[in-house]
Amino acid sequence: MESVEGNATTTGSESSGFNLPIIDFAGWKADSTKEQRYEIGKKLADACHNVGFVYIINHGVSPELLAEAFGWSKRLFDLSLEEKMLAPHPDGPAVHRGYSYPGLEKVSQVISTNDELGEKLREVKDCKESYEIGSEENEEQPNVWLPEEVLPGYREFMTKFYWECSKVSREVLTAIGTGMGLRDPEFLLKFHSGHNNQLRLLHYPPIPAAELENGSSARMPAHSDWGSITFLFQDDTGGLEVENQNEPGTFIKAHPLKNAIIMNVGDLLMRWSNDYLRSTLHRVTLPSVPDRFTGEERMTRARYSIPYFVSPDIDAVIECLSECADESNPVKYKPVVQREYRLLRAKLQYRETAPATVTAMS
Ligand SMILES: O=C(O)CCC(=O)C(=O)O
Ligand SMILES: [Fe+2]
Repeated sequence: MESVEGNATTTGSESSGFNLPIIDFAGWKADSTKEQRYEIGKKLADACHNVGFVYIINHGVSPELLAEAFGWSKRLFDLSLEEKMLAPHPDGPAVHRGYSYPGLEKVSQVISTNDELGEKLREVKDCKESYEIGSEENEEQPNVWLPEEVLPGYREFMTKFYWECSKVSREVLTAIGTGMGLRDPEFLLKFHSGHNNQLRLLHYPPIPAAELENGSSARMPAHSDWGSITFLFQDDTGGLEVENQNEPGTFIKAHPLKNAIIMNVGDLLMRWSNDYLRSTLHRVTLPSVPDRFTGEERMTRARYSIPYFVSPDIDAVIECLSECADESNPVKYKPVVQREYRLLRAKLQYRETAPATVTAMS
């Protein structure tokens, strides 16, 4: 283990280009000893405390399954716009499912009910398209599927992949609880049936690098996630950046590490832990190395990523863990219900009435 950029311990080093902690989850097994589990849990909880972002390797989502997931994502986004629009994201922020064409969703860290402010933010378009998937049993967030014949097998695969990620997320939540020293290390599981998670396929189409450099377009602006934890799988293009906790306002690159999960803490776990675990700002911008551009226009290579948002159940009340507050460290946040917190954060991301026709991809 070596210490590198940031105040966390990592297995990488600056020369290998990894600036965030890397944790090997292989030793976290049902038959591992208590000590082995604690050691891994502690590293994970410390990384979540110090950085809020961590690479997890040997996590249990198989490389074959991941390759398949990226294959489906590519086939999905290769469909014509007309075909993708057969599964349109509903208007407004209430239901976050189905296909969002480039520019439909606007990511930001702004919490407001002022629609004019939302329009102002939209002047810089997010050049990405996405497809959101949830549990088939989530009645408040019903899935919006493509007709089966448009992409046969897609629904079945994504449903399987969703539950594979959920399985691993339960282990990771337990590891965090163990590392934090919670009296009941499985406490968080009581609030995470898995039915309120969200699988997101993302495609960032090529755009001229200059547009990202001069700020006239964005890929994904800086934001924190809203749930408990997020798993992120990314291709080898690069572009994800994480706020440097030692120098707020500056960002460090989260380089691609094949088959790793990049895990980060979301706002609700931050609130549960009374800020002990950090929900760190992150963004997607230019790919990290110059050969990610082509041609005179320096077209930015397409990028694919797959976040999996692990969220408390819709009615879950997120209230400071008893282990995370005392007289010298009072409770910072009022209890909040997941549904309400999500809507608060999502308000400006989708317009109540989206434009009727979509004409251009960029
Ligand atoms: O595409 C990525 O790498 C990051 C996506 C992300 O941060 C998000 O969807 O919340
Ligand atoms: Fe995010």
